[in-house]
Amino acid sequence: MNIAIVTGASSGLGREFVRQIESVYKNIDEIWVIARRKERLEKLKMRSRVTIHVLDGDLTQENIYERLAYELRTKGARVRMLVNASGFGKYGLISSLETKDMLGMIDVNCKSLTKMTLVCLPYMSRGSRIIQVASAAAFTPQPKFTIYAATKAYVLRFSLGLREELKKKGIWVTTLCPGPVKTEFFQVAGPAQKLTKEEFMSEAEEVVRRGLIASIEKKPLCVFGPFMKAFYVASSIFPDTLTAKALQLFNN
Ligand SMILES: NC(=O)C1=CN([C@@H]2O[C@H](COP(=O)(O)OP(=O)(O)OC[C@H]3O[C@@H](n4cnc5c(N)ncnc54)[C@H](OP(=O)(O)O)[C@@H]3O)[C@@H](O)[C@H]2O)C=CC1
Ligand SMILES: CC(=O)[C@H](N)C(=O)O
Repeated sequence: MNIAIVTGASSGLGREFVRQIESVYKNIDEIWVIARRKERLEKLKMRSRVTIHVLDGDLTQENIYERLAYELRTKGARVRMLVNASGFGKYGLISSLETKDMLGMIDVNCKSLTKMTLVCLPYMSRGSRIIQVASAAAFTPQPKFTIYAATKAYVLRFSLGLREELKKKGIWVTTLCPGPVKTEFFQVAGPAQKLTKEEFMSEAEEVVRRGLIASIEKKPLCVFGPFMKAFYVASSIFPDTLTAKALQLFNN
């Protein structure tokens, strides 16, 4: 059985990936969708042509991985695509954020993404794809978004390294780095920085479409939009010390 696995499927980019994967990958038998909000995941069944298999659970808890590993083993699943789209961010100074939220960002954005990848890898083979949803926030340190940006830098570095390790097996890793996208992310993140103004916002549909094309084309990186591409180039020219200072000024 050929499957795709999408985390963060109850909302935003993850949900959009579920919608688009079934039209791009005709040989997928089932899409396994993961998030905490079960009722939202169940709703995906109504609008999908492919069988949706719901695995509701908290990615910071061990039991979701145990259940996933068990089902992968017993159902003879071949993971043709893994999309790690779960994640969250919280805006604010480190002194003003709650410790549980700060550590939670590391747990979900870094540890869970890594663990999902490790659990799925034994079931992937030549031609399988991984899309890791990082962010343009990965490119530089970002005061008032400090931990979130650091978690995304981890995702970017981890995924680019993993890509090189997996190339010889014919498994292709693409890292998606969008700027601000219209999703529920900003309801969770709290009052936005100046940088995430409405005019910079992209549509999830287009971001996901580009991400899937980049993955099909075996691209290492998909930086979405001209503004974010310019930001990426700038961040590779200027030292982190300087961009961090510039963003601190910009956000005050
Ligand atoms: N929106 C944006 O501007 C951008 C977002 N990104 C990244 O894209 C990814 C998706 O974000 P987006 O779709 O925008 O945001 P949403 O808030 O719309 O979606 C976040 C998803 O992550 C899931 N999730 C969060 N915490 C957990 C957890 N502990 N266990 C299981 N699932 C969890 C949520 O499901 P549930 O609550 O049901 O568990 C939800 O499905 C994130 O990694 C984000 O950092 C990157 C760049 C820009
Ligand atoms: C939420 C994001 O990751 C986005 N790239 C941003 O910096 O606003």
